[in-house]
Amino acid sequence: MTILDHIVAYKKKEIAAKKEAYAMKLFESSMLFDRPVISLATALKNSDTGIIAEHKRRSPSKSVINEKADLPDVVSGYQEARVSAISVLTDTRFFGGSIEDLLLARSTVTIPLLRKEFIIDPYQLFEARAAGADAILLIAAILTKEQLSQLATVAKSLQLEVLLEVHNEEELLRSPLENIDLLGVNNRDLKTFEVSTDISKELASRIPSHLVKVSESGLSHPETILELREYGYNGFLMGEHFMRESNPGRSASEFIKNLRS
Ligand SMILES: O=P(O)(O)OC[C@@H](O)[C@@H](O)c1c[nH]c2ccccc12
Repeated sequence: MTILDHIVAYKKKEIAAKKEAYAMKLFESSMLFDRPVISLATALKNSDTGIIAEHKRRSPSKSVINEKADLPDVVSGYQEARVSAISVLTDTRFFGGSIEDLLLARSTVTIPLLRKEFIIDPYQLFEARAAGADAILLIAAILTKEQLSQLATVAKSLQLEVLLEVHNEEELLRSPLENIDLLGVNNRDLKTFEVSTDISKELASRIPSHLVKVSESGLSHPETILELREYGYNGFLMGEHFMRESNPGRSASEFIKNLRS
């Protein structure tokens, strides 16, 4: 079993328990359903940096990254650094996040928020909207074609933008792209944890031009961002490089200064 198989098997159990425990409570009490969604795609297209900074406490590949930083400090620091958007990892077991993290981020910042989660059930989309997300991630590696279409349709009906993540050409070619707004290429192979930005470069010309291109993971040098822009990327998802510092907001601010100079 790969780590992805483990995550998905656990996720199925977790969702079943949550549906019973507090689905209705969360949905009925959420005023965030009425909140207008802020477009992640537009934010990236209009930005001169395109950085999506991630809140990430730990990961299966690196174990602890930062378990001390306070979420409101991190996300307000990111916003002050003028990142384009923030990604909040909500998976608990493998990444140390929660849906409450997303709610707290929503009450702290005004820029677009991406719910970073292993989404396999429409329930998680309602949960994302109720907790104030603007966009959600769908990971091709864990979804069938049918699931992808269904989840993207439900997401759009909730006004959520959809970032579809692929890691190779096969995933890109087999994915139905209706209702997809952004296409993310994960530089990290979620099965082996190997990281290389070559895959972003290789797939760039295969991504239909109406989709906003996002390069994800393993990014830590401004030069790499400048290079990937040449390949048409507008978004750059960065977690660890910022989160491994005691002050992730300051790290993002320095990175953005270097990127602009
Ligand atoms: O910390 P990094 O290497 O900068 O990566 C951030 C982000 O791309 C990564 O967390 C990620 C990309 N796709 C995912 C899917 C699930 C969980 C996590 C991820």
